Amino acid sequence: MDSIKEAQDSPKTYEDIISTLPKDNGWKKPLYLYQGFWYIAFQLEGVIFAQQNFQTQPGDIFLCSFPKSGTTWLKALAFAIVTRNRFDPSSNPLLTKQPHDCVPFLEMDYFENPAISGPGGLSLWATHIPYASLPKSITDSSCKIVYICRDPKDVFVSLWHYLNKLRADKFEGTPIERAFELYCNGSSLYGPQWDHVLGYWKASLERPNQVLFIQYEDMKKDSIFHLKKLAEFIGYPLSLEEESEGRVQKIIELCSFENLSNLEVNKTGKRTHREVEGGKMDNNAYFRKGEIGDWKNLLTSEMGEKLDNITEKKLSGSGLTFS
Ligand SMILES: Nc1ncnc2c1ncn2[C@@H]1O[C@H](COP(=O)(O)OS(=O)(=O)O)[C@@H](OP(=O)(O)O)[C@H]1O
Repeated sequence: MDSIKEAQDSPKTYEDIISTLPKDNGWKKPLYLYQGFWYIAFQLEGVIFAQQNFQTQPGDIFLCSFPKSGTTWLKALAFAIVTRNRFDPSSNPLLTKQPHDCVPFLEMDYFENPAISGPGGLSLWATHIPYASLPKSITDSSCKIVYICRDPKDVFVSLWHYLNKLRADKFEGTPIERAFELYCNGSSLYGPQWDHVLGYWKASLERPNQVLFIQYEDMKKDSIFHLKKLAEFIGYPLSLEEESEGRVQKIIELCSFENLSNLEVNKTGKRTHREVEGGKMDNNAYFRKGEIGDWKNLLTSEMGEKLDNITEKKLSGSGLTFS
């Protein structure tokens, strides 16, 4: 690894820690099992760095998700809600910056630059870190946490397309059947997805004032209701006056897949913060279709059934379902 940083509170380097972990070589890049979840080495360095260094500030808001579950959308929505009185509609940074460049990732952007914050020094953070592995300063605080989850079938398909868009030497070559098998076994970035989802689901039941649990499908089907709920939960409720002025719809439109994916910055731009192995990510990699049920265009019905069965078994008794 190029940049092995000495962990601040520990004499061990990340390389020392990672070398002791169970490893899965099923994907082109090895994954490491840390605290029950699988990571690529560079992401894991960021997770450990955040665990050891991140200090929550009062008012911080954390947007959490399993990858490919609606992170980009949630970032845009929360950013638009929080900044609605700072920028007029024509100057909102979402029009010229990718949502990932408006809300930094804890285990990636903060790791690269601990002084980072979003435009205007906002208190918005995003992370894919599972609930049980979040830095203690977050779970010990009363800061708001919002989690978005999505049907595993669509998540797997979204992930598959995304990985195929990344640089060829990284993931290309893992046949879909093999990738599917690995995913079902829980061996995927930040996987198993079911454990990830359940960690936040249980936290939302135990600490409903701190953790809001949203389903991508619900946000799609009833954006107005869920946007208002989100705004209220994170402490930026829309007033009746704002509602009558159509502000809710304006935020939904600004953050819609159609609008964001057609902005020049998201069609042709590249990520400003995050560099993956020497290459800047294309912004359009985060906008593909944004639909419910697109899994049917890639998976067979048997594969769909298999994922549904796993989901049913894993979530059984939790009260959580994907409808
Ligand atoms: N605004 C908006 N509305 C609805 N859906 C959206 C939006 N922006 C991105 N997307 C879709 O979300 C999928 C990407 O997931 P993430 O944003 O979680 O990816 S990442 O974890 O941040 O890499 C990916 O889903 P698929 O289209 O099914 O691949 C994106 O297209």
